[in-house]
Amino acid sequence: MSGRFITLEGGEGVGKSTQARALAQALRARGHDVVETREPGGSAGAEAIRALLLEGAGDRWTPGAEALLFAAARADHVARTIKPALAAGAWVVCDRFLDSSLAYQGAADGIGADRLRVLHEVGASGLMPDRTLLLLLPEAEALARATRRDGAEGDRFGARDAAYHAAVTRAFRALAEAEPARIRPIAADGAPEAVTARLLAALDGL
Ligand SMILES: Nc1ncnc2c1ncn2[C@@H]1O[C@H](COP(=O)(O)OP(=O)(O)OP(=O)(O)O)[C@@H](O)[C@H]1O
Ligand SMILES: Cc1cn([C@H]2C[C@H](O)[C@@H](COP(=O)(O)O)O2)c(=O)[nH]c1=O
Repeated sequence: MSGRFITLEGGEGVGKSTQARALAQALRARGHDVVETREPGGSAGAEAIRALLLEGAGDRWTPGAEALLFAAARADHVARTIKPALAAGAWVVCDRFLDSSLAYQGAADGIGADRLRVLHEVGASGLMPDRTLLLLLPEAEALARATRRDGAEGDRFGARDAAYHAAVTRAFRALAEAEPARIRPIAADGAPEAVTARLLAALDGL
């Protein structure tokens, strides 16, 4: 039996976590066994690495060390959570995955997509989602949502400047243009229920 692997992607504050919960609920209501997970994290080892990545001073890690930590967390997450769930026939709904590494580390930090894909092959046998839902929201609205949620308490990535986050969003859009069959851009404005309906519609064919 083989399940389906769905990822949600996008910049900070666009509503990925909110929609991952709602999508999982909607899929369960349709009778699917659903595993909800996230990156960085999703397994004990990867959650420990998450704390290393998100907490502490902005310059705690070099860009190269960060790329390796994300890849190491993903390797553990894929082996211990995602692959067993897919093998058992579950639908896996994951808040961020490789495309986040390609956008943040690969593009905005300048590590390069090719080198990250090599790390992903080594760590996770190159596992890719069946469908990726890219949530898009004007920067100002995403920032307003994230600020309402976090106040002044952003993590090491949220605290980076507007130019950094704009580079991340451009990279996500370029990824979607390069892989239109897998990555579906979704307008993330409006009521949460309306966004969930758009996400469900974008799972056509699965
Ligand atoms: N459709 C929506 N309309 C208004 N507010 C929303 C909507 N969806 C989510 N929010 C709120 O916006 C904030 C950010 O949402 P959420 O945490 O789901 O975003 P995220 O993309 O996971 O963010 P991050 O990547 O920074 O963790 C939360 O306070 C959430 O309740
Ligand atoms: C998987 C992944 C994540 N990031 C960054 C993006 C976010 O700023 C944080 C995760 O925080 P969230 O509240 O859970 O969205 O980590 C990254 O830079 N590279 C990655 O591969």
